[in-house]
Amino acid sequence: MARADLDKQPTDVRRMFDTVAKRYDLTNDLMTAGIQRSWRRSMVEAVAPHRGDLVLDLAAGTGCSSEPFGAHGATAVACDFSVGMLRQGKKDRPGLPFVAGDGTRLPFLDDTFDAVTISYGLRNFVDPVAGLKEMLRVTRPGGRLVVCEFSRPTNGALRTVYLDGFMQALPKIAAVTASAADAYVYLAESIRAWPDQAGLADMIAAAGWQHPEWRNLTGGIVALHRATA
Ligand SMILES: C[S@@+](CC[C@H](N)C(=O)[O-])C[C@H]1O[C@@H](n2cnc3c(N)ncnc32)[C@H](O)[C@@H]1O
Repeated sequence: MARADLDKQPTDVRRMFDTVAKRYDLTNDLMTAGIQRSWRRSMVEAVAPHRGDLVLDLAAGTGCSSEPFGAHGATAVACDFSVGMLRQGKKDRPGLPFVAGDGTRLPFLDDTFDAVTISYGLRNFVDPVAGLKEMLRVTRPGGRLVVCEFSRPTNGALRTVYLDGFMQALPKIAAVTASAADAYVYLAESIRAWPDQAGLADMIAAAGWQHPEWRNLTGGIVALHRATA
């Protein structure tokens, strides 16, 4: 298997997502056999949005992670730095407010949002702690952070099957729908290199967020981290 460039240079990350944008939503469903839908429901439950809340969904891509907030009466702003993902999102979800922006220099004033969320995005930042600090800047005091990210299965056998078996197969599965199998080699390697649940909680605290805690989904394949501004 080809090795992915894990330097995560923003221009390369942006280009990579531009190339997978068209089939991104479909590939997600295929790769997770639809389980990602229940992860998205858990994400919204973790945010517990109130009617009228303003939520920033950072690294929103096509807006698939932003869309569910509307059903709870909240407004989610979908922000991303990949023009390809934003374009696809505007086409598929014309009702969502999409904003072009880099997570390390957000185009929003201090204390703007009631909650900030990021799903499967933080792992792609060159400096995740800098991104988390920027998210804190735009969240009002007492506001919430929820990070949804791939993590470490807690059960040893599941960890082996997932990290060694599934991650090897991932680019082949993705090749069925996505044109850029390389992007999914990157995905597998970036998941392997990402900190475990406690490591991410430490990053969140290092950025200045209060009371970080997490909940595992599907045995820890995904973890939801919550914290308060
Ligand atoms: C795996 S996709 C996640 C999309 C969506 N949130 C979801 O749940 O499916 C990761 C997204 O993060 C975006 N991204 C990565 N680094 C970013 C940054 N520094 N600023 C803004 N967006 C970023 C990419 O452009 C891509 O659309």
